This record gives sequence, C-alpha cells and structure tokens, in this order.
Amino acid sequence: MHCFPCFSTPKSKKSPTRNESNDNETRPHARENKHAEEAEQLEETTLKTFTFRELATATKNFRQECLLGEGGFGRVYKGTLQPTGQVVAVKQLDKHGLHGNKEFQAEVLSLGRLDHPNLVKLVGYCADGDQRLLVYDYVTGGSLQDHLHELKSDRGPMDWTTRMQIAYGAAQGLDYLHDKVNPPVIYRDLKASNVLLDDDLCPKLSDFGLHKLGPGTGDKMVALTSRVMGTYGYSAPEYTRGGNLTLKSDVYSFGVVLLELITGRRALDTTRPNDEQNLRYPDMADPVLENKFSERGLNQAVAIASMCVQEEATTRPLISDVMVALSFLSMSKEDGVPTTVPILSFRDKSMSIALSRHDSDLASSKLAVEDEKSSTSSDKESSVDSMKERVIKREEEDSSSESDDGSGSNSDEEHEEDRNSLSTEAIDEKNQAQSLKINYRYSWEEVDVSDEKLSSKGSQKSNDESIYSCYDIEVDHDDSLMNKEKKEEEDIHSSKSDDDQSVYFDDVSEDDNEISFHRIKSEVDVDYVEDDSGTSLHPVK
Ligand SMILES: Nc1ncnc2c1ncn2[C@@H]1O[C@H](COP(=O)(O)OP(=O)(O)OP(=O)(O)O)[C@@H](O)[C@H]1O
Repeated sequence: MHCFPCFSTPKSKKSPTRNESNDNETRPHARENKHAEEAEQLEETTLKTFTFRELATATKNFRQECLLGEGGFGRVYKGTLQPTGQVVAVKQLDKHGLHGNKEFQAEVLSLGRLDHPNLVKLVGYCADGDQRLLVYDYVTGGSLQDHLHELKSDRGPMDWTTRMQIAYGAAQGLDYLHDKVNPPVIYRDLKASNVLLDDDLCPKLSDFGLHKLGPGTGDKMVALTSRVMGTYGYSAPEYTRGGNLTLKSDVYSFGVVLLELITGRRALDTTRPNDEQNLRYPDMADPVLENKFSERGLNQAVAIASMCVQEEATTRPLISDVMVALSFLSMSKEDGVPTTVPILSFRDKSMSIALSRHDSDLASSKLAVEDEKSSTSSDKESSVDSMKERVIKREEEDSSSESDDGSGSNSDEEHEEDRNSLSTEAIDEKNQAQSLKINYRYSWEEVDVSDEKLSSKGSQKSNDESIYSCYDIEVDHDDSLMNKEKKEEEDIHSSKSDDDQSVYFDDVSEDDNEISFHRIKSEVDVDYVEDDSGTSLHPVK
C-alpha cells in the first residue's frame, strides 16, 4: 500500500484557516461581499458544467448496469466521459429536493472549492431543466464498509497499520473540512460507507456538504428545512435527539468509524446476542487481525475512539488532535511494531493527558486487578503501589541475573514461581469471565504537568470545552493480565507519580458513557438555522 503521498496536508491559497478569517471578517461584511465572492468563485472554479445529454451518454442512458447504488440524495451511476474517457460517478439528485438554478449553482460552487487528497473530488455538475446532477471522480476500491464487513475471497482482511492509515487519512480529510476551509464544513454523515478507498486503500470522504442540496432550499441565513440524516449508530447523541449540530458531531461519527476499524464490527449489529453488544477490551480488536498489533497501539487507538464518542460533545477532542495522534499510530516500523503516540504533540491538553495516562493507568489498572483480591477497597491504591514495587524489584532482579551470564537459572525458577503466585493470588477464577469496568477520569487541573510541556504549539487554540474529559473502558479480567510485556512494565516506572494517577473502580453502577454499538437508523424532520459563525446548526424552536 502506498498511501502516504496522499496524506500530505494541502496548502491552499484560496482556503484561509478559520482563525485567520475570523480575525478579519465580520458577518455583515461577509454578507455584503457574498455576490462578489460568488462571481469570483465562478471565475476561479475548475468545475465543469455538463449537459444532461453528455451525462446520459456517459452512463449509457443511466442504465441499470451502471448503477452503483442509491443513497439519501439519489442514485449514483458509474460513467465514462466523452471524449476524454475519464471515469466518473454521476449522482442524480432526487427531484423533490429541487433547487433553483442559482441556489444550486451557489452550493455546488462552494463544494467545488473543496480540494483535498482525502476528499472525493467534485469534477462538475449539470443543471439542465429540472435535472440536477453532480459528477465526481470515480473511486475505484469500494467503501470502507465493503472492506471491513463484506469481505470477498480475492481480498484479504486489512492489517492493523492499514487500518490506522485509513483512520489517519479520514481524519485529515475531516480536519480539512473543519479547520482549513472557511467557513468550516460540518460533514454530518461520516460513516464507513461514505469512506471510499482507492486502489492503494487511500481513503476519500464522500457525500460531504450535500445537505443543502437535499429537500428544501434557502439562503444560509434563513431557516433551512433539512432532514436529520445519517445512521443513528454514527450520529452523535445530541444530533439524533434533534439538538445542536456542531463540528463535534462529526468527531463522534469519526470515533465510531475508528471503533469499526479496530473491532471489525458494524456500528449497527443487531445479529449479536445481548451479552456481546458491549465491546470488551482487549477482545474488542478484530479477530481477523490475529493479534498482530501492539497492545499499546490498541490502547491508544481505543483511547482516541472513546474520546471521540463521548456522550458530552464538549469533551470530545479536536479533529486536528485526533489526526496528529493517528499520524503516529499509522506508521509501521520495520520490526512490525507500530509507533505509539508521543504525548506532547497536541493543541488540546485533554488529548495529551488522556493518551499518556491511559497508557499508564491501563498498566496500573491491570496490576490493580491482580491485587484486588488480596485487598479491601480502601487498600486499592496502596495495592497498586506495592504491585508496582514488586514488578520493579522483579525487573531489577531480572537484569542482574542476565548480567550474571547464565548463573540465574534458579532465579528464573523463583521468578516463575513468583509470577505464578502473584497470578494465583490476584485473579479469582470465578471472575475470569467477568469484565472489570474502570473509569478513567482526567482533569488537567489536577495534573502536575506544565502547559508548555503538554502542548508543542502552546495554547494557540485551546479546546475550551475539553478541560475535563472522562471515558470508560471495559477491561477483560483474565490470565493475560499477568502476561504483560516488559516494555509496559518499564512504562509504569517512568510514568507520572502515583499521586497523578487517578484510577477509579466503578463498583457502584453502570455508567451511561460506555461504548455501545447497538443503535438504530433514524431520520427525523427538523428545521434548522445556522448560527452567526456558520459553524453550527440549531433546531428552530
Ligand atoms: N465517487 C464515487 N466513486 C465510486 N463509487 C461511489 C462514488 N460515490 C458514491 N459511490 C457509490 O455509490 C453508491 C451510492 O452512494 P451514496 O453516497 O449516494 O449512498 P450511500 O453512501 O450508500 O448512502 P447515504 O446516502 O446514506 O450516504 C455507494 O455504493 C457508493 O459507494
């Protein structure tokens, strides 16, 4: 797979960042200039206009054999443009969403300016009589949905690194929509079937920005009638409840896609028995991966996904931080062990803290599980400490016996005994099939780490909403807890002081925030208005 070239960040002169533009523009001023901008766009656009006849020829008169599928906006046909021979996907918009020529053209022009290697490129459009069609580059490799859930005999399962590269590419596409274009574009319908893959499995997001071409019409500043679209399994809770739609709604959907990549499970899978509906860690990883990934990589990917799918929109991370984290996880090393994420690379502190503490807390929590049986709940923290001491001691003994040049055979046996006794002491067989639920609570205010250390870019844009983040994860309680790699044990030594580690055992009640994949598809009619900044939609009361 040769995916990295298409993952470079585009530098578009036409696309100032949100921050740049917000500094310079006020909304009324922007409105005054709207017509001038549109005229400019028309001049600058590389979009082609097609007649209906041209597209009918390209798609063999919209013949059934050319039909790729039908989605919420209409049918999509594979076509070949004449005389160039360029292969395209032609989306014939449903007529009940008919827009006037002008509105349609304005929306299409704004879609046409979006240009990123991880977005499906809009090639052109047709507004002929009552026909409205969009023409896209044809993406050859099918959708992520096909690759994950509809495996074909000629196509093996994707390996871990490929999955992380797809996640990284998708995050780059979304980051472009959120952070690189002005005004930002809310995707609204990110899901595995909208992540198309080319022959090199490079992801391209499709179907973005189409909601304004759906049923109803209107200027940006007046009420839009728009169906709340998207599959409920991917839609953020606040969105499906008919509440606000923001950039963080997309982050939620992205988290679900990432979980699908990790688990190989569908966002909506009602075929599973009840007791399999909650994912259990670490068995949640897709079995076809055959454990060919590092446990730390899995921890961090799950941490990212679980941050994205938090119930509370304000605690979800910025897509730019998700993208940075995935850029590391998507690198494969020569030894086959994927890179894990250095924690100092994020704009938002909560991501740094969550990833670093997730790693150390997870290791600590495993040790805590082992010790839990021999302690009362009030002893839990000291149990973690004492277990850590034992691990450290054992490791020191290991290294000294190694340097004794083979004279440590007795010592090895002792260690094996020690390991076994810890194991027996720690794990109650009755609980082996149960899962231990652990709350990870991160409040950067309580963490003794300076701002500069946590953010390589300083605080150029703090995610004011992300001061506090909390997520749950289910940890399987089994023998493998004792079989940690030495590397993980080293991490415990080098992790922050015990005071900084907040591991809470959720022995009180079930928590609402647990990751759950059993959802239902919903479509609701709601009227929306955009806010002044154009970055979010609110339902009309
Ligand atoms: N640019 C493209 N290249 C190749 N195939 C495409 C392209 N765009 C869409 N398709 C395919 O056409 C079919 C219909 O796509 P469309 O996006 O309209 O619907 P959907 O994703 O199935 O549903 P929804 O409208 O709910 O997103 C899908 O199989 C999709 O993979």
